[in-house]
Amino acid sequence: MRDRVPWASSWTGIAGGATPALVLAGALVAAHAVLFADPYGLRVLTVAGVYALAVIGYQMIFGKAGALSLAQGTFHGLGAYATGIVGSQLGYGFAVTFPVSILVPTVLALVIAAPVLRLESHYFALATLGIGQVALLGAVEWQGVTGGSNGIAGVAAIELFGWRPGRGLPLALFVWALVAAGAVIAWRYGRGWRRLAFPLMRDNPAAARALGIDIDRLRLETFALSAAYAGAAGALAAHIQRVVSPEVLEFPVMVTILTMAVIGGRGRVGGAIAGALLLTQLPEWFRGWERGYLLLYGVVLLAVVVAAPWGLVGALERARRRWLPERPRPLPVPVDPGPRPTPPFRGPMLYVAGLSKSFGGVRAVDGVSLWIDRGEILGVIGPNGSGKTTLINLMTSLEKPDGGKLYVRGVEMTGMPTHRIARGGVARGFQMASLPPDGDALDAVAAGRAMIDKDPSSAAAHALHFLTLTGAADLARTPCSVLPPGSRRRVELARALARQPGALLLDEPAAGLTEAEQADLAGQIRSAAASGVAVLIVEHNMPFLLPLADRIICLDEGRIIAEGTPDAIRRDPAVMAAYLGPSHPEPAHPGPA
Ligand SMILES: Nc1ncnc2c1ncn2[C@@H]1O[C@H](COP(=O)(O)OP(=O)(O)OP(=O)(O)O)[C@@H](O)[C@H]1O
Repeated sequence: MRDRVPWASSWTGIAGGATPALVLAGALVAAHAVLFADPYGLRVLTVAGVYALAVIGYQMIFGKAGALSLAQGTFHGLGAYATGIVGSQLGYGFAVTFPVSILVPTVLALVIAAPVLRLESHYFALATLGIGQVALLGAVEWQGVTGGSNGIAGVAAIELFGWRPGRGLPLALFVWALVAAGAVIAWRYGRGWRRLAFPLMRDNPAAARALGIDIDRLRLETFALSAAYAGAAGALAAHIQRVVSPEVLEFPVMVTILTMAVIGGRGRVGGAIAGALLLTQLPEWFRGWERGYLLLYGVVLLAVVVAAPWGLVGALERARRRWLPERPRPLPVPVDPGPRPTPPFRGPMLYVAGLSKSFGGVRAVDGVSLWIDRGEILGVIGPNGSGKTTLINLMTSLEKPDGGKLYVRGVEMTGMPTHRIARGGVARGFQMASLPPDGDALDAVAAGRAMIDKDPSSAAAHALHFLTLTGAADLARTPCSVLPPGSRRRVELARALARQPGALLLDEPAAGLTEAEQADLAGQIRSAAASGVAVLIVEHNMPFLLPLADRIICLDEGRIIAEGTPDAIRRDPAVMAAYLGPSHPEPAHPGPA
């Protein structure tokens, strides 16, 4: 039977698998609001809705993209100020203030994205924190526009085309209707190819890039989208409170948003709603405890973090899986995608000329030139630190070369971003097979098709074809986290082949495999080469490599010191002196027939 929602292993619903529980919770909250809540309770519920919107946005950049942004509070504050200025000072209503408040932080996010999104995680956090400080200073100092420390008063109530949701239930319902719309948009955004791209991007950005995923662009759009949500929440907050003061730009707003995201369940839309509801209700429940209030509040938060490190929705999901185990998802019918059309070219599949790279005083790769033809298997050997991995990194642009040229299928791709080189036809494996932490083997291979088949069900059907081709179809529904090393390699190879590359670069693929697994892997690599793929294998395992390679080059101190057939290489005096030693191990599996 065809799997109709093949991408949906951990995102089976808005809440990530806890949809029924959340719908029930939502119904209870709505029933409580309609039947029992007093005006104050409705106000708290309205505030919870405003926060929920900001936190749903935050789940995208923090939860899904995995970037610890500390700018969400600032974006929320900017949205509030935009409404204050456009609404109170220029006299426009909600129909104008709302889109403007969304636009202002979104544009700011796009402007600051280029410098900050490239930073390492802790520097990124600091940079986004700095943006908040600048915004706060601006709000206080730019008195003519922002009202300085006094802020802006007299913001009008929400009014949309003559309709004004009155205080109490109508306003609460209006805000929560926007939350529901925001939740659906965020849920849709996190599905499809992004569902597989996000975990890879969080876990191993290099592997994601090597699959052709443009993670810079994905981060950028996610950052901008999260800012848009914060701006929308800021607009609502300003219209509801009727004033805007510099407090909306202060750090506690950011801390509240972050806490709600973590307590509710990181990366989950339902978690944003649960966190916002809980954290706005908690102070109300404990208000009667006078001095003990803050202590109790802290103890409850701590208890939630300790008892449910995956957040409330994560804990719900786990409990549901424990008590109501899911039936295994049906597999799609495997479909051979057929050959990918490529423009005709002459010459080798992959060609590098004079590639060089230094790290400080270390010349890791020093003027290396090589080519690989269609169907050829080129081995690269050399002592530790001789530049083999750096060479592959240069050929996939994970490192930028100091000099030299790279041609793929006859097209010069020197210095192009990794995802472009991947899309140009180069696939690679890593020393540690890098599979997404969540999801099963089929998801992992489908991620390899994510940039080729925009339709998720075709990607899954094609992915199963390549898993079958590498003899790993029985692993399709096995979670990647429990795959043993040999199976991980197989799945990684299936994912690389699923990209239907012209060239396949493998970095120590036999490491950690048993002899039987090595022989099996050698067979898979031979079949790939037989289908026309140009293969480059970096390997220390000579019994694995010598019978497999058509040609071998040996590197030492970043330079090619020998090149030839496996037989010639194992007898080469320079190779023996630098690397192999006087004797060499016997092959572990038979050579090509
Ligand atoms: N990012 C980096 N920063 C600084 N030095 C680096 C970096 N990457 C590699 N090097 C240095 O470049 C040289 C070549 O390293 P590389 O990892 O390419 O060697 P290798 O032949 O793949 O080694 P091994 O067989 O141990 O994997 C080494 O001296 C290494 O320390």
